[in-house]
Amino acid sequence: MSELLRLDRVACIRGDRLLFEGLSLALARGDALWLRGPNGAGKSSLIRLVAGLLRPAAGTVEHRERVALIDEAAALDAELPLRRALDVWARIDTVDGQAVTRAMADMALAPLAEVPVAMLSTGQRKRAAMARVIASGAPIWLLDEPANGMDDAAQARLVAAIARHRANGGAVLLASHFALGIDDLAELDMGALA
Ligand SMILES: Nc1ncnc2c1ncn2[C@@H]1O[C@H](COP(=O)(O)OP(=O)(O)OP(=O)(O)O)[C@@H](O)[C@H]1O
Repeated sequence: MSELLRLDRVACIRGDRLLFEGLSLALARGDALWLRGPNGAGKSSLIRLVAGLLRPAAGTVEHRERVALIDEAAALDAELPLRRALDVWARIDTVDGQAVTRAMADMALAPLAEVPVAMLSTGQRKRAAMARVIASGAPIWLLDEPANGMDDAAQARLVAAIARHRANGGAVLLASHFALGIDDLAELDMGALA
């Protein structure tokens, strides 16, 4: 079965505002879907619905495999050196240290291993959050503005990580104002649903 994620006639209400309804989509292994649209269109809300952090007002969200999320919330313990902060998540995700080492290499973070998370720059912190997603081994990546604050080199590493993940049978749901140069990217214009 290649399908990893299915949304069926999902509605989302935030506060007293209906953001969208009747939204159906499916992601299979290797797929990437770009959620685009203006500020407030509901891109982050849709990502949070899939992550299980919001409940749909109607419809169903089903995934067969684990999800890993990057959003504006700080995922890593600010007090810990980066490597140890990522190791904490590796234990939660039940992956070994090799996965963390590889993910740190993917995001060029090895030189920052001993730096406390609180001292990382904005872009470095995004790279660290992305390394957490990569190391998690989760087949479904939920990426909410993952490139915010990243320089060109970090964005290229992000795009390469996404390509590898898809080639390995993963799927990606991306909320972003930019397509980031990702190949073979399906689009959903959330602005058109409002
Ligand atoms: N906790 C909340 N309570 C009530 N309304 C909320 C809450 N969080 C977000 N909203 C509203 O939901 C709407 C959609 O927000 P969301 O963050 O999903 O949009 P977005 O498309 O990701 O926007 P952006 O491009 O600015 O990131 C906005 O009108 C926002 O004000």
